[in-house]
Amino acid sequence: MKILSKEQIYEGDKLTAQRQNISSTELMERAGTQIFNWMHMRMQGAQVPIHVFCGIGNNGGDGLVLARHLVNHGYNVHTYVVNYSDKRSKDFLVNYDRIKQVTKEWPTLMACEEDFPTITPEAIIVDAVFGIGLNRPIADWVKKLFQHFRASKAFTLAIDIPSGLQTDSVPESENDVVWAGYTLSFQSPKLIFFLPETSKYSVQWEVLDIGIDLEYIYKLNTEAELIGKQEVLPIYKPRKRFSHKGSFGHALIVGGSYGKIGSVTLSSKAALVSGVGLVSAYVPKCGYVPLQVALPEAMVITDENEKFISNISFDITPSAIGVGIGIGTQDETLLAFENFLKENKAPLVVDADALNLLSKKTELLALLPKGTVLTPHPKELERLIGEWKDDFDKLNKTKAFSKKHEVIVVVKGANTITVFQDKYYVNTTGNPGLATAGTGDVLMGIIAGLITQGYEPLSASVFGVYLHGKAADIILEDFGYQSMIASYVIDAVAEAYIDLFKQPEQPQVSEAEQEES
Ligand SMILES: NC(=O)C1=CN([C@@H]2O[C@H](COP(=O)(O)OP(=O)(O)OC[C@H]3O[C@@H](n4cnc5c(N)ncnc54)[C@H](O)[C@@H]3O)[C@@H](O)[C@H]2O)[C@@H](O)CC1
Ligand SMILES: [K+]
Repeated sequence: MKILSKEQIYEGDKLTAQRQNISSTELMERAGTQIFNWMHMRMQGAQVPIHVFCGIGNNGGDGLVLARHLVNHGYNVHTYVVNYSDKRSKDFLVNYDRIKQVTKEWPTLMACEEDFPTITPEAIIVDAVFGIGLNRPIADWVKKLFQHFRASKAFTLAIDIPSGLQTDSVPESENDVVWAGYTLSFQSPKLIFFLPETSKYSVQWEVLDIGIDLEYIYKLNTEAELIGKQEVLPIYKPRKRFSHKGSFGHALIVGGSYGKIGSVTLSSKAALVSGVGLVSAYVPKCGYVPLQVALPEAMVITDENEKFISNISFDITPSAIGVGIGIGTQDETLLAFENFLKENKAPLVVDADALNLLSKKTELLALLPKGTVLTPHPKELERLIGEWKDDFDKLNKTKAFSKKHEVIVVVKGANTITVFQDKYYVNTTGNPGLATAGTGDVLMGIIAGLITQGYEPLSASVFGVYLHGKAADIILEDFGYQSMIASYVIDAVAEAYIDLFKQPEQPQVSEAEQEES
């Protein structure tokens, strides 16, 4: 799913009104009605107090449409106009009139703290104060209102975006924004739903379809894309019946040092379950026995050194190489890595200590083949690109780094974001169970495995991150966040592949209902 910028959303609204020959008021009616339907389906007329707080722009207009439908359907609604400016939008005014026609209880005008209503914890707050139009600092009393929402502990439903947030920046203080339990977003999810510093402002989100012109969306090139099953299915390469293990390449996993051979075992096994034909592991001598025992499917090549890698040399021709896990950062290994990069022709995935070696000696970045995949966790990323001010700064710096060195950067996190040149691919699978030793090794193995099978490095990264997260989601039911370990994730990759082709379950309709219809 494409993640549109604010400008693209406004453009979409405008074009839709033109092409469908409707007014912006009608589009607002659609938006507000969609929100109403969403609530009505869940609330079924329940008489919980609903406080709808409307700004004076079009986000507030959506709130007024919703409030009118709630009134018409007999809900226990209180509507407020958060009067932070006298520049009311045209469609706000239309709907301000319309709500006055359906109820004697006109919206309460609010202009200072004294006007705040009491909100009980069991009530529902609808936040329609600011939408994507927020473009300057918010008045103090309005910030206080947001704090009042939060202090009430009432469930808060934000329309389009939690008020106080902008689509392309991190707020200065967490007191300046609405903390929503749920956000119903129009047309496109917002990038801020997926970033570590801003995702907390909306626990859950959903996109409501307000019928934006499909051709416009289809042709649009967006900076960010949300990656779910629909996006990875076209990447998947089906297998031909007459294929053999030679058809799926030979992956080489280079890594390990004394006490850290398990990382190579995990990566190699992950490459195997991703579907490669052959896997070889390159480890220091001390890794020979453990690897052969733990993973009989892999071949093992050893360094001349007993405890760490000192010279990466082999006589196979791998289709892709994953390098870096558990190798340490001592000088001999740095030199071995440098010599290896000078000779290497195979596509690369660089992880863990090899990333730290790149930060230690940045000249090595010039030796990476174009399209090399780097898979840093936040600390490794910081060593590569320097400190960042906030999440947007981090993404911009990563983008610049990706462009400069022509590499793909997989920024690992709760929503892993793959960055390549001007584009962000935001993953939707995965859960906090992945915050455990070795899961990064598994991800590296899967991506290296996919490149080995002939996937383009960018597709391999996006697809690999998806499969890895999906595997973790599948086993969540069995192991929970606490007891999930990297080996279980490997075991579930098979199920993650199978899940790609599962049809969503159809709702069961009883025979009696079928006859009725
Ligand atoms: N454009 C359209 O046709 C549609 C717009 N929709 C809604 O419209 C919203 C955007 O509406 P608007 O562009 O009117 O803007 P908002 O309602 O988000 O913002 C409020 C208005 O106040 C002004 N403003 C911004 N920051 C302020 C501040 N700190 N203090 C005081 N005033 C401030 C802005 O100029 C803006 O006009 C979307 O988020 C969405 O909810 C939906 O109704 C769908 C259709
Ligand atoms: K809002």
